[in-house]
Amino acid sequence: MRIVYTGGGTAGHVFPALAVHRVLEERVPGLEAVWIGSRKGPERGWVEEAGVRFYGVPAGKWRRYLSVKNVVDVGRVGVGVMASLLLLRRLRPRVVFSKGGYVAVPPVIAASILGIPVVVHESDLDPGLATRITARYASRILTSWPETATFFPREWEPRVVCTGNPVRPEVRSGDPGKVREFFPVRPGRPLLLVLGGSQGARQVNELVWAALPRLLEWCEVIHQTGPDVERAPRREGYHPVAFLGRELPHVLSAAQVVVSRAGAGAVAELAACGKAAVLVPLGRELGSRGDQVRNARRLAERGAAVVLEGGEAVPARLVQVVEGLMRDEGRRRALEERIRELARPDAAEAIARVLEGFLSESPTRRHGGDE
Ligand SMILES: CC(=O)N[C@H]1[C@@H](OP(=O)(O)OP(=O)(O)OC[C@H]2O[C@@H](n3ccc(=O)[nH]c3=O)[C@H](O)[C@@H]2O)O[C@H](CO)[C@@H](O)[C@@H]1O
Repeated sequence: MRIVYTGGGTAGHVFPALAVHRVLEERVPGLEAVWIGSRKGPERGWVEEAGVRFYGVPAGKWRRYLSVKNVVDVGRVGVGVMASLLLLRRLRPRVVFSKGGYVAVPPVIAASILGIPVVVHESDLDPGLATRITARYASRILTSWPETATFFPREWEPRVVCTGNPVRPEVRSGDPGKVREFFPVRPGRPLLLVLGGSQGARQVNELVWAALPRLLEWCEVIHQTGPDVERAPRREGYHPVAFLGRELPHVLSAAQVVVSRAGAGAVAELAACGKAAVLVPLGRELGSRGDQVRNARRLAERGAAVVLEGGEAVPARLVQVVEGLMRDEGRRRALEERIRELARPDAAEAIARVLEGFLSESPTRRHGGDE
């Protein structure tokens, strides 16, 4: 019995599906999993590390600005659909689970041509272009937030189920005592963690670097910068790192305050760990569709995070907010409680149950029987 996962481009379109896979593996003996991603994306490494077989197909990205690359990429989607058709005909999975990103579009279209059931999951509050396309072909449309259903046409409503955004279980099981195995933080000083999202965030990096002299007066800073790590200043108490791998759970558990982008994955993890968070969402002015701004505002409306956007995202304000939270335990605890209320610890289980339903269905004749 086989399942195909698809998605990629950034970690937020990969890690939640791997969390679901961990649950499914345990519940469905003999399940074989295959991931279809893009040939050039970063997902191959993460997927193979999780022990899932990976196939790359061509994928096209739609840019929100005029570019000749859009024409080339529409062609790539066509080639990606052909390649996915050949792959899926051979693999004959019982269900395709799309975790989104432009990478998922060709495999989902191919699955629907072959009559293979498709389940899609959208992590953000408002669906991205890839989900708007793939959801048309889906038997179930899973969402992280209840409000996401309102962004789809009303007639799709019976197919929409709110499950939450799955978080890898190890993220919740950090040990603050282990931080010093990875970073030489000075004991007795509060820890500020800065997360730039899976690719790092230049805007957040510049902001934190400008605020650094003030921040370092009273705290240690671990800063996940992405590839900009080469440009990071060297200062006592400041610990820049391009990407946090197995150290992430430990630094998350040790941090008193976390400054973060508002990607859906980061938000779900901050909620799962109950962290006092200062969110600096990626805005439209930097080419985003505004998904992070909407994720962040939803938290701010519930008193579950402090959000710095637009003119608020300046060094002096960052210092003021972080210092305020570190000094005022009551405010910090209130944020921790509110964000924890938004956690969905059952999300991976809920999605696994939906997929299990399709896995146990007898394959249709149209897609030619099971292996
Ligand atoms: C720039 C961009 O397009 N961002 C989008 C992308 O975010 P992106 O994938 O960057 O961000 P997310 O917050 O959703 O996920 C990041 C994931 O990477 C992990 N991580 C990150 C840094 C690190 O050092 N180590 C590590 O393991 C986090 O723990 C998390 O699981 O997809 C998200 C989900 O659709 C969207 O909400 C974001 O708007």
